[in-house]
Amino acid sequence: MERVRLGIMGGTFNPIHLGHLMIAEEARQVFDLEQVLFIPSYMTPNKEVHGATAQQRLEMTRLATADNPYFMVSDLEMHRQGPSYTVDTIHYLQDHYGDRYSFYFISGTDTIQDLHNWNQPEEILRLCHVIGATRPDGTAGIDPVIESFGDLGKHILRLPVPTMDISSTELRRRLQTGRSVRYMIPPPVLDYIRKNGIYQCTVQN
Ligand SMILES: Nc1ncnc2c1ncn2[C@@H]1O[C@H](COP(=O)(O)OP(=O)(O)OP(=O)(O)O)[C@@H](O)[C@H]1O
Ligand SMILES: O=C(O)c1ccc[n+]([C@@H]2O[C@H](COP(=O)([O-])O)[C@@H](O)[C@H]2O)c1
Repeated sequence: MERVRLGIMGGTFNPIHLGHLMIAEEARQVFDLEQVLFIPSYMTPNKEVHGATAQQRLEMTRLATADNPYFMVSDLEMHRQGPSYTVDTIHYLQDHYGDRYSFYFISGTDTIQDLHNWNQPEEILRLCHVIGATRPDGTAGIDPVIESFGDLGKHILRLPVPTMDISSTELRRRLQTGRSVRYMIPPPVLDYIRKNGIYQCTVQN
């Protein structure tokens, strides 16, 4: 029996931007994924998160994905609370969806470069595929990481995408200093940021 392929787009999404949406859509089509489940982290391991609350990051993710019938949003990491370890999320999804499904965790190549520092990376690679979409930040060369995992390395998949030099860090800076973020953040997300005064936003439109 062929398994249904489900994409998992994990992220801090502080805020969500077109880079995230673009790699999720590319992964969906290239790997023939039935749907992509966006899962905003409650507490991202190894990262300090400032600016928006977890609930606001979840809401922005909902607004950004609402117009794509292949995208869904899950609040499972919000409910679990504590550090959002991916291995726990994949275990939960396996229990929840059963073995009719196979999972594809979508990420950028910077994330792949850091995989050895994650909680139980080998277990993650046993449970799912991890997709590394090219990021124009010098992290594209993931072959050494793939090799370092031995046989499990075959579960890391390369995804060449049109590189987009956008990051949430740069967007937070722009929002605070009034530089335009148009064409980088979906309009409903920018509206939400302005209405709720997130990131000390001074952008007018
Ligand atoms: N422009 C981009 N191109 C490709 N992948 C991206 C891009 N932006 C983010 N990603 C990937 O999306 C996932 C979630 O990213 P995250 O929410 O941390 O955004 P970020 O822009 O990297 O945030 P920050 O700048 O705050 O670190 C990560 O795996 C990251 O590598
Ligand atoms: O499980 C881990 O140890 C782990 C370490 C770092 C990041 N992650 C997950 O990877 C995703 C992208 O993280 P980030 O830092 O790029 O936002 C997000 O879902 C995080 O919860 C997971």
